[in-house]
Amino acid sequence: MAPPPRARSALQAMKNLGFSSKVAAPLLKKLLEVYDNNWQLIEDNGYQVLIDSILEEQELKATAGKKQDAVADEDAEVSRKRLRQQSENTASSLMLGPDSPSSKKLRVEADCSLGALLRQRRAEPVLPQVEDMGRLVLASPQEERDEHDTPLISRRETRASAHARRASFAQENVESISLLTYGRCEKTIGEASSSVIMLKEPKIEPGTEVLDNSNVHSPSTSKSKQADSDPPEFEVPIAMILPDHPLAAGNEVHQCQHSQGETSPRDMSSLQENDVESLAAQTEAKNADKAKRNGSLSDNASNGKASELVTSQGASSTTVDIASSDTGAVKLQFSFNSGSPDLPLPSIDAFFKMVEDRCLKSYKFLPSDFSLLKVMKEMCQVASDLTVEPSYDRQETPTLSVNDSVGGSTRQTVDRHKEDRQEKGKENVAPEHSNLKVVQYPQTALGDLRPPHDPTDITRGEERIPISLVNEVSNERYPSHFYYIPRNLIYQNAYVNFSLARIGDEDCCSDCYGDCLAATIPCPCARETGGEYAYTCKGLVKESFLDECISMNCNPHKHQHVYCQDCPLERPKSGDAPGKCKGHLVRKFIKECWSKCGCSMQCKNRIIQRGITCNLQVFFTPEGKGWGLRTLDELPKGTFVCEYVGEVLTNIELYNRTIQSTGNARHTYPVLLDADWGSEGVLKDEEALCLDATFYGNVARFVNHRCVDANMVEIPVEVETPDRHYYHLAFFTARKIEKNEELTWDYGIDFSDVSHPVKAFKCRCGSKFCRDMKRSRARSKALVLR
Ligand SMILES: C[S@@+](CC[C@H](N)C(=O)[O-])C[C@H]1O[C@@H](n2cnc3c(N)ncnc32)[C@H](O)[C@@H]1O
Repeated sequence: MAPPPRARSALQAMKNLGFSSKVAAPLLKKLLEVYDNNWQLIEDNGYQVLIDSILEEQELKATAGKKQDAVADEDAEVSRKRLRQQSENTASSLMLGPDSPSSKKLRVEADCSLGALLRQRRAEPVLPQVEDMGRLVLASPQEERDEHDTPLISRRETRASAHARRASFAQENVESISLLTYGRCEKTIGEASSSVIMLKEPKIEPGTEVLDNSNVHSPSTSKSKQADSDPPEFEVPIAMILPDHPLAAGNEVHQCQHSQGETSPRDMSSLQENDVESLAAQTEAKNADKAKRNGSLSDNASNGKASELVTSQGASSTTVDIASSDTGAVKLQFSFNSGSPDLPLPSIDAFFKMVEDRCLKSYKFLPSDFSLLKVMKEMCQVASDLTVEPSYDRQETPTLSVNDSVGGSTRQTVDRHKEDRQEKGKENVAPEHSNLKVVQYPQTALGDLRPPHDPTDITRGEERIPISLVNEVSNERYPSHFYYIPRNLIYQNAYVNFSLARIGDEDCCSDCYGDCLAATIPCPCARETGGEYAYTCKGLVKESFLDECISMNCNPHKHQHVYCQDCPLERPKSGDAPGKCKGHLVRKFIKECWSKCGCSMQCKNRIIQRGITCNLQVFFTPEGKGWGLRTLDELPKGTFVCEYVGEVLTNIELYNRTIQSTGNARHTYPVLLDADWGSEGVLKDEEALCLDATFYGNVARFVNHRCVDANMVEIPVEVETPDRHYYHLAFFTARKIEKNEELTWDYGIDFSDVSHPVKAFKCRCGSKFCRDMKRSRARSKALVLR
């Protein structure tokens, strides 16, 4: 039996690349099974996923040591060459001419897709830094696990979409690429089994991920404009919008007039029913031709469905199905009114890429496999699922309209077919021409569907151990406006720079092996702490070290301070002349071994970088302090509990954020990273940093304040960079802590400082040393009167 037309086309395309049908057909069949007959996934990017499968199979055969005859090898090589050529051509044809300055970049990207990028870079002397950085960070254990757990084929799906993004990203000029912070060249055929994260300039600490790369400063920014950057693939969860983000208010989504039918009133005026049929055939043929040439929307997105095409007064309008729910009951359509029948439709790849790039810029957080198409499919599915919920009072057909610059006007429609509504007995549809409103669902129902935090693990699996959340005191179920992150993230302008090259021999122990604490002579990493490690071989902070840190908190005036000539804290106070520096306590640092060190991850001089290991719980305090953190185990003195994780903000960003805040929220107290401000001369604004855990943070943001005799003490820890304007802040137990005891920390608040931008709370710490004088006085007065 002859294969169906799409299969024929696929096999033909493979043949053109030098792969016989005998080779391609079984893999195509397998892919169809895996992708549930979704042809579009297979056809995407010139059958990239199929090509990958073929190449991979060939590689597997080769590595399994099976004899391959020389002719076959030659064929495969020819195929690969052709494939590279094809990838280049495809990408080039999207936007660039063959002589475009970015074409070099495109070649690199295409090679990357074949697993040759790393080899090429290793052989490329021009970019030693990129090469070094490319080896700098291996995939996180989580990532490796995922990579191995995921079946090969479905991994390829991610890879294919990454390829697509890469290819299309490469269309952008090199400058925009150079702004990337890091991208990942995914594991490719014939490469070592671990994924490699390619760090790009500016260099960012592995403990640090970037929210917004557009403003990261690097001394070598211009250097990074070399045409050799990967597109950004962020390792962090799906888009999260800060409460004040402009997009959060839906600024870019223009709701339009619509009816319960398929077109808006505006469209209706331009669509002349009579014109349609007479012109449709001609224009359709023309557009189909164009689409074929361009790989355009109607071609790519057809997904087996016919496009509807209408023309009016010389303008062409094409309606294309983009995505649909599983049953096809809900679908998203784009309608292109190009204004002229000659205007080509945009390519779907270019369209998705552009929107994905915009999302990346706007939302900061995107997962590496973010795909607009997936989001759209999800939208359809959600709309479909919600429709069958009997309790929802659906008032109208939801229609979203988006104005975008991709060729004429773009209308995006979530269309409930009328038949479906009738079928399901849903007649409560909005009156015609009513304005679109987001369908209102009962708060509780939505809350039930999507709780913002999982009470069994508030970390959402981001930590090595789950951390539960309980409230036995009030009705507050979850902390609001809070997203768990296990590592610091740069909000926007902070300058955090790390690279292997900046770590000299005196700052690492490349000759060490195993556990540094087991060696007879301390390694260079102990230099910071006077030639002795700060940790004991049991992984606790040494008592003498700890006591000095506690003393600094209790009696800061007895310890050394530095005074800035030009204090970054005073700079944002506009209006007045910058005030005098109030002084910064010079703190003691711990320095941990790191990636440039030869020791293993089990080295006892690596404590905080291993993450939380104590059993902790977020709970609602009965004393009116809101949520708090407690330990579920007894903890000896000097135990590492957790790091203070949050957004890395410049002091100016923090100042602006604080000024804008409404003052209603329970503030988390941002911490200034000023423990060694004296050592780096005058700090630039982007180097004067702090950590704010209000919106993004880890469990440390639930630690409440206790004056003076808090049971935890914070200690600055240097891990990846010798720079002293960025470091980690780790909490260690200041004494033995009992099971179920609340964990506290002295925020160092001066309760009498009314000029501080963050208004102090009324302290309920219960310490006999409480510094909140007004309350202390009131309390003693009450005691006297009794
Ligand atoms: C870092 S957060 C701690 C988590 C916070 N309790 C919550 O529910 O999100 C700091 C905020 O907790 C509250 N808080 C912390 N320590 C307190 C104390 N000793 N007395 C009263 N409120 C306190 C204050 O509202 C403060 O702004």
